[in-house]
Amino acid sequence: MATRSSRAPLGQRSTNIQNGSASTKSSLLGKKDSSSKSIAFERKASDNSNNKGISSMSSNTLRRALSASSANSEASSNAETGASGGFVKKQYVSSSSTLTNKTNTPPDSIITEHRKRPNGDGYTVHQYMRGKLLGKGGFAKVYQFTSLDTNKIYAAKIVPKANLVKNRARQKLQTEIKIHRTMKHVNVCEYKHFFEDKTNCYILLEICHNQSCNEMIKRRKSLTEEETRFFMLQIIDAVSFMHDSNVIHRDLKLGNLFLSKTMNIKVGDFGLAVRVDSSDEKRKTICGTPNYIAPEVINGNKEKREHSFEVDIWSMGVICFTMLVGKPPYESKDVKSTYRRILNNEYSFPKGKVSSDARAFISSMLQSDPSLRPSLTELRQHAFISHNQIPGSLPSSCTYSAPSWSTDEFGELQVVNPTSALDINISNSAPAPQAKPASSASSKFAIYDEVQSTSKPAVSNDDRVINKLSGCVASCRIDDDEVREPPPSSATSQDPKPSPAAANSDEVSVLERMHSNLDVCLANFERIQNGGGKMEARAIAMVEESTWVSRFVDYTSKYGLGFLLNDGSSGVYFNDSTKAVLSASSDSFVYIERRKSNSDSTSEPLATYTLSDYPEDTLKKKVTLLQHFRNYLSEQQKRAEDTGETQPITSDSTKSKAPEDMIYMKKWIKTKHAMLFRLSNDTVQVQFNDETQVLISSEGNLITFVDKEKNRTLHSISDIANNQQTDVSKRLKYAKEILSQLISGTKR
Ligand SMILES: Nc1ncnc2c1ncn2[C@@H]1O[C@H](COP(=O)(O)OP(=O)(O)OP(=O)(O)O)[C@@H](O)[C@H]1O
Repeated sequence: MATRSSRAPLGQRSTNIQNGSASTKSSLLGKKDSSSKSIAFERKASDNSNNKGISSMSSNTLRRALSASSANSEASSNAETGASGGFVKKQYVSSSSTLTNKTNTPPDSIITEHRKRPNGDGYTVHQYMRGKLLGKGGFAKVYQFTSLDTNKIYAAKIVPKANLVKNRARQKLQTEIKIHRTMKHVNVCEYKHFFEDKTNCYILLEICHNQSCNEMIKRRKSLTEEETRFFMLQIIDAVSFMHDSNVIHRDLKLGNLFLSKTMNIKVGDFGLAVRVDSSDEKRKTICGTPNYIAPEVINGNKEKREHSFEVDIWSMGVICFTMLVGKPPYESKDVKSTYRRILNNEYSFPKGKVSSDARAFISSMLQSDPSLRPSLTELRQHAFISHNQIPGSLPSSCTYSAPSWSTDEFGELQVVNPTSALDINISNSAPAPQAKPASSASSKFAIYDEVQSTSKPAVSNDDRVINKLSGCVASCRIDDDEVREPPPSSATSQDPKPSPAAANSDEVSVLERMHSNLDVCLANFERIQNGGGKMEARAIAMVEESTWVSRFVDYTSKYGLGFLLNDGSSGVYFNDSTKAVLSASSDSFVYIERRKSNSDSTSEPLATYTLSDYPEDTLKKKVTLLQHFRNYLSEQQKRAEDTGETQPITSDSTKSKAPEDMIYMKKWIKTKHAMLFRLSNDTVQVQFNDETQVLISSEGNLITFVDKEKNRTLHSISDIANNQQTDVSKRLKYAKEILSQLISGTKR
């Protein structure tokens, strides 16, 4: 079959007009939908709609959008790209009723599918465990699903049936599935399976671990030309495949370009796609996303509104511009102005930012006359793509930081230092200490604590270590498929120096008490069956006031582990096992030296300084790092708060603490499934890769459990024992295992 991309330029096809949406006769949801009405979704006035898909908007609705009030324009300033008029949290309302985003399934619930046997003779039962929320759309919520039959992981788009009451909405879903399931291409997010139960419809999709290009641009602001070329070429491939299958996507935008684990583009969301009967067929329904919509789709004159494959080329021009510049070309304060700018083709490149090849590439796609837009073959041959280097692959660190390039022995472009989480430049940085090979073959975990004299921490990415660990947690199933795995450290462990006996015995006794409490709880449920009861108010208050690590960044490949506590203070556990913690509300910081080996003091030597007054000769580099880590983590925290991903750090918890009360990180351990932090107030926090957490009080008798939805619940150890809460107890089992290692590491 001749590829679409090798045909004549798209616009030169005949203008034979056939209206109406692709009718679907399948009986999804058990009902035949004979409605030929177009779907009319519009957005809440409070939503910024510039980047939201508009599905088959009626001309009345369009007129309303064109005359949108200034109230709308105000809402438009919440941009996906950080600029005005951009992307918003997805929520649609139907023309009459608010669509529900409730999927009616509790977190971590088991979803059961009754699958009809192929011969029609009864059902087979299949179960999935619902995991973390991957994202929300106007139509659906998307969760990680693990098949309990096969252990395979999917992204499951859950559409509540309450949102499908109207024929039009059902038809949209039917069309989406009907088209999506035929789209098998390496750069298209794969449709896997559909099923429904009483309350929801479930579409199982290939999981894309690195979110969408939308989140990447939000974090990065803009991409390099090399990365843009890499992505554009894959988009060209995906769109060529769709067009060759007579499918027009009609909603190509950053938010629908998902990124796989290996950073390849996976085009998704076929909710507005249409399959045309022939390559000449034109459509007239208005759909797309304001910032990305082609002028021929907006055109007020119905006869002129016909559009075809060229609308996708236009959107690709918008995508390319947004990747390089950081905001869409026609973005403005409200939808009406955005449409006006699109119709007048009013956009400009920021000075000195975009190369002439890239400008020419984008401008060729952003031509008002669809017939003048290039074919996909022409795009592939364009100088921007064909005369410049394209990297063979990208590391997932590109989702948050710009890569540096070098060429390999074959002259191929490759990324240097792909795992760096931070781009920290220290002017007076000392040469990195030489790492020695791991010496402790018997240790299951690497332990980062003050007993080590090593200037590089021990490391847990030794395969042997991980294998042993996997063995010890075989009974405790924890999702391993987690995006936010810290980059591997390049350091290796050294022999720990003998540590002061007195100090360690103190330390060990606290840990042992904690461990034995967990042991009693987990190993002997019956014995304490009736010993529990409600937690005293005092105990609850104690836990509520507790301190934990809100976020961290593993940069042990160079400097150390940075952390942000829930009280707003931030700190670093440096690779030489010294620590520092910076107050949330003042510029004072505490620096914690390693305990001297000849000292028998149980406490660590602390010194308090301010950022403007400290011994620069010895601490300049560390203080610079401390501030870099603080800035980086606070920015991450702020972003997460803005997107509602995390609870804000409350002003109450940021209240100033006396330096001697400031809490810092005493030790940390990285395992395959979790990070364990031991804080200076003796609590232990285990942060699992699936984003759940357990916090164990210093006595080991109070547990705070944070589930995947970030719900924080307090438990007394006996509560857990009585209820045998599997979720909490399986994590406690694992925590206990790590704790044992911490104890033996501390005893050494
Ligand atoms: N295959 C996937 N893998 C990982 N995350 C996904 C996947 N598909 C969707 N998501 C996440 O879920 C979010 C919502 O998905 P999607 O855009 O398909 O929903 P929708 O309700 O159809 O959206 P829209 O409002 O654009 O119609 C996405 O923005 C993304 O964050």
